Amino acid sequence: MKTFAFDLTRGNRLRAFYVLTKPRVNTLIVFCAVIGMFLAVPEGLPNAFTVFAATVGIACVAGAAAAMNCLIEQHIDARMTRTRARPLPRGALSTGEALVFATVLGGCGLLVLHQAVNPLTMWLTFATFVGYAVIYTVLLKPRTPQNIVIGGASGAMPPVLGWAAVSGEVSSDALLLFLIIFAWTPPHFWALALYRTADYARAGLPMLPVTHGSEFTRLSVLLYTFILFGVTLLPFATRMSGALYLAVAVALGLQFIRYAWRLYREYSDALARRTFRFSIVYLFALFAALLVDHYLPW
Ligand code: HEM
Ligand SMILES: CC(C)=CCC/C(C)=C/CC/C(C)=C/COP(=O)(O)OP(=O)(O)O
Repeated sequence: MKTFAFDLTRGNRLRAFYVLTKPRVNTLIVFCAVIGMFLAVPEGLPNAFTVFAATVGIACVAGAAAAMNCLIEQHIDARMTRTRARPLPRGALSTGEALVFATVLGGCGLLVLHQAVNPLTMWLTFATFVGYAVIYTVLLKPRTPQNIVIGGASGAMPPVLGWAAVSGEVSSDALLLFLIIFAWTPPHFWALALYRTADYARAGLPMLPVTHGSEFTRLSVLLYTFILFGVTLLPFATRMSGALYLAVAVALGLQFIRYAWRLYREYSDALARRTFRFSIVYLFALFAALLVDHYLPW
């Protein structure tokens, strides 16, 4: 009986460490990195071992970055409905445990990248970690409503990391992938912030709907979906991708604009929530289209 209770506790603690890595967000982060790896090879497939090692390394560092963010923000998380059940605010893990976990996980990830991939990818991934865990979380998030626009640069890095892992360099095509996620981040986040405004206000965070109100935020979402639409045409314009990608990018882009337009005209929390969910489907589908298009025979 005692052993059973111990096992249950250990299982819960393992789960708490897992939750600390924000696994759902990082699934899409790693997905974008993997697509970057495949797009970096002009023909054929990338080396399987490199893909495996780079995926493991990037996933570990991304998980460590999320854990570090949870550690730094535990008192803010305790004040928000959405985040107060996270492992640190609810006392499932201690600060020391989270720190050791993030350090070991991140250290292992960087080691794998250095030894089994290449030093460039290791350094770029380290810079991404610092960009999110320090520059965004500590410096920007509590200070400016442009926090996620600037901080979005680290979230936009995954395809660049994947590209560097396989090719050993950062090409202009990789920067186009960066630009896509960079332009996607504001509508992605502000859609959520719109229906979580009270949460952010309670936590004292200067998110755009808190500082500039709902209407200005919705206008900003609309503006960025237009910018995103333009940016997603660039892979076709530069002949990096073909007609199938273009068709998918236009269809998805128009749908995103439709959401943003409706959100601007007739706001409801339910619509903001649907727009946020769509932003995630959008990025998955757009990157999948880049991959499929890359391997089409024409
Ligand atoms: C500075 C940039 C970003 C900010 C501030 C941001 C913010 C957020 C927030 C607050 C959530 C809700 C998370 C939760 O409730 O646990 C979320 C969810 C999500 N984000 Fe982002 N995000 C950013 C960038 C990204 C990037 C670059 C990706 C992927 C490429 C991404 C993918 C996701 C996914 C997949 C979810 C849904 C998670 C779930 O279903 O629980 N985000 N984001
Ligand atoms: C090394 C590497 C590839 C790292 C990538 C990690 C990265 C840049 C993630 C950005 C996405 C993310 C978890 C945003 C959460 O925002 P938030 O922290 O404001 O959300 P919260 O309120 O839910 O904590």
